[in-house]
Amino acid sequence: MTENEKLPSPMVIGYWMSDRKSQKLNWIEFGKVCRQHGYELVKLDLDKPLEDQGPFAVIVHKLTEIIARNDEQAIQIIDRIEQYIKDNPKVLIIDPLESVRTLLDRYKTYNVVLNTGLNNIDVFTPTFVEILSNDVKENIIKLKNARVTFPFICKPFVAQGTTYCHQMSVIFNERGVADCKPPCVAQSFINHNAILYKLYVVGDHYQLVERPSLKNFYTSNVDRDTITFDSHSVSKSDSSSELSVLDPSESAKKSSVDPIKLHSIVKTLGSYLNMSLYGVDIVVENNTNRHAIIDINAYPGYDGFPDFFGKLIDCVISRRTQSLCSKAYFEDSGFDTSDSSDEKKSRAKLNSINH
Ligand SMILES: Nc1ncnc2c1ncn2[C@@H]1O[C@H](COP(=O)(O)OP(=O)(O)OP(=O)(O)O)[C@@H](O)[C@H]1O
Ligand SMILES: O=P(O)(O)O[C@H]1[C@H](OP(=O)(O)O)[C@@H](OP(=O)(O)O)[C@@H](O)[C@@H](O)[C@@H]1OP(=O)(O)O
Ligand SMILES: [Mg+2]
Ligand SMILES: [Mg+2]
Repeated sequence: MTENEKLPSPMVIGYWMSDRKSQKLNWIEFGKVCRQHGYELVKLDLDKPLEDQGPFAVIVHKLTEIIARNDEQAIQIIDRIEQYIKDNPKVLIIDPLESVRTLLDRYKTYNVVLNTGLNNIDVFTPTFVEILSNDVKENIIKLKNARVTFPFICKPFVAQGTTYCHQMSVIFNERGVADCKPPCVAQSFINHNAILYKLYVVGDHYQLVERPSLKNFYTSNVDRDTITFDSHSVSKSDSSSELSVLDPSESAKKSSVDPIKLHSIVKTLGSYLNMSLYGVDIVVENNTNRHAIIDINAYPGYDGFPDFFGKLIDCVISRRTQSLCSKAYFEDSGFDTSDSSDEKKSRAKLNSINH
């Protein structure tokens, strides 16, 4: 090669996640994988204009804790990113902030599942209602009207990115309704023999991992006091909470997960949410075998996901190709491509749910 013949400069993937998250994922390794595929990985400085740091071909992020913070500085950071994406429509963002915002709101998330039509294949979201008031009588009526049954589980409205968002309670009776901490979502409890399935998604790739979960509770437990717990002490791979121990009289019969249902969940939610990096928590209801979606997380831990970085770069490349092709197609047809068709469709779907 002569001096004048330069190698093309690598395309840049900008990323942001907390240092804690990068360390957990050993993110430095992803830089090497990117290089092998002709990309350079650069951490975004959120306090400076992105224009001075790019140009970026792709932005990959876990901004949940910044979005959830919602203070003046956080709002400024998010505004800056959104403006950059608007001004540079060819930049691919994994995942769109609007979609992440939907998942940060448990009430909206459950409504998304409700609207997907997944219930046609026996995949459902347990009955739920939002609790916004401290008035216990009013809340009891609200729960009844929404057909939320005892026992139910109470979860903070904000789903990710705060210190309190994993603090929950199981409520057994009307007396316990006073323990709801609004704003929260009350959701009927589904008995599932203490097994949780985490479905981790990276674009078109997915992996199911098994985790401990809450034990069965029965209507005969009606006199029990409210149980409060932190979800991270129950359902991590190394959790061994006493709340996961089945009663001696119960058989720990293993449920079976239906691979066809998993495939439909990934296809359907990916398109509804317009997201590539998310995790779906599923429990299989005892006796009926119906699959309940109880939680969806933006950019989860991926603990137990084989070759995560290989699948991630694969996802970046295929999403980029799709996005460039659809933009080129619409540009040729004279359409305004400042908003890709997929984004438009998904935004319309989410808007119809959110309003
Ligand atoms: N409707 C339900 N029926 C039965 N058990 C449930 C239900 N919802 C949640 N659980 C149990 O409570 C745990 C925490 O619930 P959830 O997954 O919604 O919390 P989270 O804090 O959002 O979790 P993550 O750490 O995955 O984000 C689950 O892992 C499961 O054991
Ligand atoms: O480390 P992170 O901050 O990404 O924590 C995420 C956590 O991953 P971890 O397992 O690595 O702790 C996820 O667990 P899994 O569902 O994958 O089990 C889930 O709890 C997310 O809700 C958390 O997101 P956050 O609430 O913090 O935004
Ligand atoms: Mg969960
Ligand atoms: Mg969650």
